[in-house]
Amino acid sequence: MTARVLDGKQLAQTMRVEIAAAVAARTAAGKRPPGLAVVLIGDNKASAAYVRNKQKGCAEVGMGSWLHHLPVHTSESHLLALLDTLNTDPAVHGILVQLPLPPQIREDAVIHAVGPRKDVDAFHPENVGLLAAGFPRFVPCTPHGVVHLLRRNDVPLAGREVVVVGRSNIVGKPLALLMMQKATTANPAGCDATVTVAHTRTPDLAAVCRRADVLVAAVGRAGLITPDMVKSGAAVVDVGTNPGAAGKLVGDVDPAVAGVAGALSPVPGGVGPMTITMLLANTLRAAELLDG
Ligand SMILES: Nc1nc(=O)c2c([nH]1)NC[C@@H]1CN(c3ccc(C(=O)N[C@@H](CCC(=O)O)C(=O)O)cc3)C=[N+]21
Repeated sequence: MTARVLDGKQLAQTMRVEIAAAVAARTAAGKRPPGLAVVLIGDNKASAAYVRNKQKGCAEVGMGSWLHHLPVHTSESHLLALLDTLNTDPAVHGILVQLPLPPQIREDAVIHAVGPRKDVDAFHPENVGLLAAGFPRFVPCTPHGVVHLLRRNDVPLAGREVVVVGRSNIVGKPLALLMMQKATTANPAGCDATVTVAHTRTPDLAAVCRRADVLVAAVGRAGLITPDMVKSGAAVVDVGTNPGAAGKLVGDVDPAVAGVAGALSPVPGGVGPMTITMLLANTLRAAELLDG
């Protein structure tokens, strides 16, 4: 068997066309174009590349975007002052502070300082709480991208065994919530799946993974998921973004898994482009919530 490719690049493009149409309709009605402010601190090469992709995405769908690129030694108070300004700027609907941050800046302080109505990452505790309770204001970008990628490729989720490997606040934990939640009008990203969350302290990870109809790897360890860990015909979603040889991006899934899986979302070209499209969707939603 060789797995069907879950093509995130193509689906991201299709969904950007839908978002662009909604943006155009707003502008035609005399509303402000949705605008995203991105804050990047320091010169991490991977971060700079992701930020460029985000700005390119905004331009593609007719949204405004501003990049605030601050030096690596920026103080926490300086960053918090900038966030205050962005929180009150009516042209800015979404704010994203690119992670990771340099050591003199506390991640927690920054997450609390982004106004929850402009928090398009959905990292603020108010938005985390709304998601956990089943009525999200913003659905976090990467988990939402995974759900759309599976849904729009007709991978069944309701009642199925989903194993999420990884328990981060950015991917594993919110994805497990969406997967276990009931699909409702307030929460259309709910999947009604049967969910197991595995992590570094899970004994016999391979045995847990082999139960999965849908296996999601979000750990950050290149090649962690090998063919022996995958049930024949399962759908496998690779969320890993590890630095590979020659500046190439590599996932958490060994490419040989394609010989066992029924469907596989690759790195690059899978979840990454979907993440950015969901960020654009959240920026549009922020504009709708703030401006009507
Ligand atoms: N506040 C914040 N929000 C984030 O959403 C956030 C963050 N910080 N810090 C870093 C991670 C990582 N992340 C990616 C987004 C897009 C791709 C992406 O577009 N990848 C492409 C190509 C990348 C390439 O080849 O260089 C792909 O997989 O095909 C990857 C990774 C967002 N993150």
